[in-house]
Amino acid sequence: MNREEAAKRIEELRDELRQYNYEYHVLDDPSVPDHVYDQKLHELIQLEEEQPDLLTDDSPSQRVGGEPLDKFVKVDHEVPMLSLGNAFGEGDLRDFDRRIRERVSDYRYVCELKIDGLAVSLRYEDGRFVRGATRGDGKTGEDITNNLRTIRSIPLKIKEEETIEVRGEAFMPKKSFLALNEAREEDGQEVFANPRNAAAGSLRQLDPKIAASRNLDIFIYSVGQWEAGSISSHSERLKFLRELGFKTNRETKTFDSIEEVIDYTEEWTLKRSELDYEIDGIVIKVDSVDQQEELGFTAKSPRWAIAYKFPAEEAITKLHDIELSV
Ligand SMILES: CC(C)(CNC(=O)c1ccc(Oc2ccccc2)cc1)c1ccc2c(N)nc(N)nc2n1
Repeated sequence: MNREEAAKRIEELRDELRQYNYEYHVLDDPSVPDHVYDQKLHELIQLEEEQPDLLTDDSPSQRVGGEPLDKFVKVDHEVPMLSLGNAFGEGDLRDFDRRIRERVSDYRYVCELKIDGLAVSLRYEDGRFVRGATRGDGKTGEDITNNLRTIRSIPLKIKEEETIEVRGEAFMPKKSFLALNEAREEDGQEVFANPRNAAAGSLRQLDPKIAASRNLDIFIYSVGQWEAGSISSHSERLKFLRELGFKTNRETKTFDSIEEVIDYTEEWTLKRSELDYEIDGIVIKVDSVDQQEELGFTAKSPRWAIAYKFPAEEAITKLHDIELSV
């Protein structure tokens, strides 16, 4: 095959493998079996070895790149990564709703599972993943780009040439956490206390090969900086992020009343053990972006969002008993 044909075949394979990644990781609906994916990836790697000057860092073959760092570089978040106020029960949720009702009318809520992981920010320029960082203190985080590139559900190139910054929660699935701790126990190493610590420990590794071995995943939940941004509701933004190629959480729902929100928090207090990943609550947000702007922020958190935190485990087993006894 001559250089021209090789270049064409390389582009074809990259597009095909990106689509397979999207189907597998975002839609959870692969159109080809794993061995077809592996065979095409192998063909791409071979062609890129034959034509090294055609190698680009957004190629699906470039997941585990870069030499181990000797430290992490600091990164400033142009749009701060804010924190959430907490609600610990139904009363707090009704108080939150009353504060909203005092300021806006005719509003809807979006409810998202609160993933128990590590908040990260991903920056894309002209559609290509260029930088990833930890939340840090909300204003300054650490550059962990090479480690985030190893997360297969993070697209290295999105479907539009957008310059956009998105935020999400990186996490370690429960099964991977159990397998990792088993292996560490066998090696006489210290085990991780919970999947959140395991994910944080993995993303703080200076060698991306270690992060690549930890089977991390991510759910994207908001937009930071976005020049072209004009979509008027949070739920619409989430839909747009999924169409761009980002993995969002399928349990997200919109509700018209705090009653339905309370039902949703009760449903997931009991159901969360069925999930493949740990959650520590539910995030509730006013859906309309205009109403979010009307409501504004306190010193460190939006007034239009709150985190409902699940009660500690033993309280839930009592809830289970009540549930079963009625
Ligand atoms: C709502 C927000 C706090 C994100 N939003 C922001 O961080 C944010 C930041 C600047 C904003 O606007 C400003 C722009 C410039 C200056 C100040 C504010 C608006 C929102 C948040 C925090 C944690 C979340 C979590 N763990 N899970 C889910 N599912 N959602 C979450 N959402």
